[in-house]
Amino acid sequence: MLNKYARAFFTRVLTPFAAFLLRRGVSPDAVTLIGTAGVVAGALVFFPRGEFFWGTITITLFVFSDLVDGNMARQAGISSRWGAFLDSTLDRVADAAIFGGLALWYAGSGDDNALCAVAIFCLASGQVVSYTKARGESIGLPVAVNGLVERAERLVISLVAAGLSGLQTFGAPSWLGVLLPVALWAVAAGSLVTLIQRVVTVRREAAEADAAAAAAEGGAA
Ligand SMILES: CCCCCCCC/C=C\CCCCCCCC(=O)OC[C@H](COP(=O)(O)O[C@@H]1[C@H](O)[C@H](OP(=O)(O)O)[C@@H](O)[C@H](O)[C@H]1O)OC(=O)CCCCCCC/C=C\CCCCCCCC
Ligand SMILES: Nc1ccn([C@@H]2O[C@H](COP(=O)(O)O)[C@@H](O)[C@H]2O)c(=O)n1
Ligand SMILES: [Mg+2]
Ligand SMILES: [Mg+2]
Repeated sequence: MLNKYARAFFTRVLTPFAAFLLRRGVSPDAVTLIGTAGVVAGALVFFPRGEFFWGTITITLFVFSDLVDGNMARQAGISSRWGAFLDSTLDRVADAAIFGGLALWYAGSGDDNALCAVAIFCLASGQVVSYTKARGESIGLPVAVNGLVERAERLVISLVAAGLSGLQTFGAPSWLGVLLPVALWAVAAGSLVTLIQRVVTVRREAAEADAAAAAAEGGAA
């Protein structure tokens, strides 16, 4: 949903910055790599120590590079298969660091095995949700479904909750601490629903494609 409705807005906002980087000779690949490195560092330095505010601020600063790199490539007319591969592959790395960082917190000083397991579920299910689309498309299916919780939703829900929860460090009320657990459960449940939506779609599309191929073979024989 965010991908559908918010992307156009962020494209307008980020286009001048993307143009500025191109003028300075920065490549889209460099933005992809530096953005991912920033997200990974923010997630793995701050989250395992429970420093959710600074972790979220750092990640947020760098995660928008994922919208800037493609914008730069399109403006410069240099969108490439390699760029698409690099972008998607490093998205998986960034997501693993974010939910991995949260899992490390709950496994350590956060001391909550159940939430550690939920964070690991968010990490794994997010990767599988993305894989369903990549694999479906690689076998020639349209995978004409995005589902309830795409990557943008996973990130916004988790990061808004982590950022607000981190405000407790500055004296904000302690009830804010409940937001992160609620967000993780919501992302876990939403990812499961999304996974089912995508698997059902791929199963239907695969059956239709196989039936069409069999009919074409029968006609030719
Ligand atoms: C007082 C302060 C308190 C704390 C402050 C913290 C505030 C910050 C909180 C949140 C900010 C979150 C920002 C998250 C931005 C996410 C941007 C992003 O990277 O989106 C990526 C997404 C997908 O891009 P791709 O096409 O490159 O990726 C594809 C995708 O990954 C597919 O995965 P799948 O969906 O299938 O699982 C893969 O299949 C595919 O391979 C891959 O290529 O881009 C978009 O979706 C575009 C839309 C982005 C919309 C961002 C909306 C941000 C909205 C609000 C943020 C501000 C909220 C402020 C809250 C303040 C709270 C006090
Ligand atoms: N280094 C890169 C990164 C991206 N691309 C192209 O942009 C598409 C992704 O667009 P986003 O707005 O989601 O970043 C991707 O599929 C590539 O076509 C690129 O060429 N090089
Ligand atoms: Mg990108
Ligand atoms: Mg991306």
